[in-house]
Amino acid sequence: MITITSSDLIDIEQHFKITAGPGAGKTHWLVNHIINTVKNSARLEKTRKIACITYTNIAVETILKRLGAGVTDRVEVSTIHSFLYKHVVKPYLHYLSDEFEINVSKVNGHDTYGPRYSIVKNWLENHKRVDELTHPNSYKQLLFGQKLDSLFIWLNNLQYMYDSDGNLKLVGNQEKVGGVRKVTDILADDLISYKKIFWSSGKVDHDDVLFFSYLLITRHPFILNVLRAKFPYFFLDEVQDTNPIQAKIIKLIAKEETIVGIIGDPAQSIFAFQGASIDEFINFKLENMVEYQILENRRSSNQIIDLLNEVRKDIAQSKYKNVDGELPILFIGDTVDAYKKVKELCGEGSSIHTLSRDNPTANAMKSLVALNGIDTKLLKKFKEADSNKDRPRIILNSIEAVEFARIGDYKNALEKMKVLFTDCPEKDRVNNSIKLLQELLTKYDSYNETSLIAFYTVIKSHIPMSTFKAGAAKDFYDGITYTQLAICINYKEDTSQHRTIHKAKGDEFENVLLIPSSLDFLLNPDLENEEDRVYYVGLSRAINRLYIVFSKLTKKNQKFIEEQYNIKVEDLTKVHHLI
Ligand SMILES: Nc1ncnc2c1ncn2[C@@H]1O[C@H](COP(=O)(O)OP(=O)(O)OP(=O)(O)O)[C@@H](O)[C@H]1O
Repeated sequence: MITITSSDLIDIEQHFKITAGPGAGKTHWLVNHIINTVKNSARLEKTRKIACITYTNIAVETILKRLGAGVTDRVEVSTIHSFLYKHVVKPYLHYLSDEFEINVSKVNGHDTYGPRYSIVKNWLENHKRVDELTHPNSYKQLLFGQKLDSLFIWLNNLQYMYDSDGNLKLVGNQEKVGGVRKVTDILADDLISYKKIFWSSGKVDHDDVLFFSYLLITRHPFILNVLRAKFPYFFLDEVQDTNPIQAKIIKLIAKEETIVGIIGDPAQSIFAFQGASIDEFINFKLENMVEYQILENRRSSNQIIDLLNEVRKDIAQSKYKNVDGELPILFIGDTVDAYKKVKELCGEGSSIHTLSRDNPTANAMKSLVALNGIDTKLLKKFKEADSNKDRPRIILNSIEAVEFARIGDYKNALEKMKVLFTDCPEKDRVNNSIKLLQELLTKYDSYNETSLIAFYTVIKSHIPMSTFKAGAAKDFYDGITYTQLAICINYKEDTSQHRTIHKAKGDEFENVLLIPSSLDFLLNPDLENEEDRVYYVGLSRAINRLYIVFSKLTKKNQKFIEEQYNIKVEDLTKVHHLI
């Protein structure tokens, strides 16, 4: 392992892997390396390009901005899904169309496609082992109430995985089987037929992009040659969150001609729920690959780096800037009180970012709603209470569209609305979506604090929905407000001041207030554990000042934290909590 700094240049004609902690300058280094490659490569010629793959659309924009105008036309910066869709799936999908019943002419990009009643019904009715689905799990019984909910959850968590022979298979997640546990063996026998229902109408999921790409390049190796001819360099940032299919594809590309470079930090791997695996990065090897590490932290104050080094044991980052700042503070008490206190400490006009563990808390911070009354499980309860086959989906998509639009993300807002008008021709889909979104935004004040029925009524004048009979669904809609439910949604791209830690990955902020849902990451830190890594990522986003808030702490734990860490504990309640 060779130690470098983020200003060092390396040989551009050798595969590389760079491992470095937060704020080490990985992204900064990558941008410089691209510029250096454009300047000095003898293999780029006039039309060939560098592929630069990163994890989110926001990261793509950051890299493009930092590259500057002179270089961007020599580089293609994108997410792995967009890259593979554009260069593998779109041009070659017809090779798979017969086998997988894909309506290629209707495929237009990739999106998230969850189970829908009509699709699941169609799949079960035609399932090759439908005769084995017997009472109390007949296919009709599976299409009702709790069983239908469980089936939806299971189908929402399907994954492509390699079997022991190295073949890619679509499998269900054993931890998500719930009420359909008894029949998943039968159902799992024909999951591809479930997918084919989507593919036959041109609907390709994000995971399908990886699956189809892998099949296409392994069955038709000339596609790999085309990729290598177009991209003699292939660099990937944030590789600690890569999944096994991506890693295989990258290794195949690297076999000839193309120089591959990967960059990452195992301690910042926080997307296991999307199929990422930390081992893919740690074990990633290529022939003649040179391994580098960067041991500095160029982002944070000395006091913040001390805390990061106390939590993480495998490396000790050095303090590049060597700037002294305030000691990090752990506030005990109410989150909104802590936020007000942080504003006071940072001074008028300073920007403060709050980073929360879950969506409801991050969203509540957006409107500074007192957090005590928030039910983080409300979304789940909503889906359980309303078992109507279309209504909950229409309501949730519309809430997401409204809330995305309210933070300025009109692109994703419109996408959410368009899904509700799939039966119209494309032109009407857009017009109808804009019309409904506009009305919902104009009437926001009329429904946001009243029962969910008011919101439902506005949508119903645009989209037909079942009316309510007395029962659990009606009680639920009467009993909660739009805002209570809206607080639980997951923003697609959140660049606001109040985000989840996951949405802050790769970013940095002057002042951070971290809102964890447990203090275990300080009481018993173990970065082998993803939950602790999430908080490590949160802590490491801060440049100048770092604060944490948690509702309660025993005297014993307070003493432990004060002894163990470079941190001050301040009780906002003034009354000590003795638990
Ligand atoms: N060589 C350098 N010269 C000037 N500034 C640098 C250099 N390297 C890094 N920086 C600055 O240090 C900060 C951290 O760098 P960067 O965001 O690239 O780190 P990173 O390793 O990608 O972080 P993380 O993994 O935590 O997202 C940024 O503000 C960046 O501009």
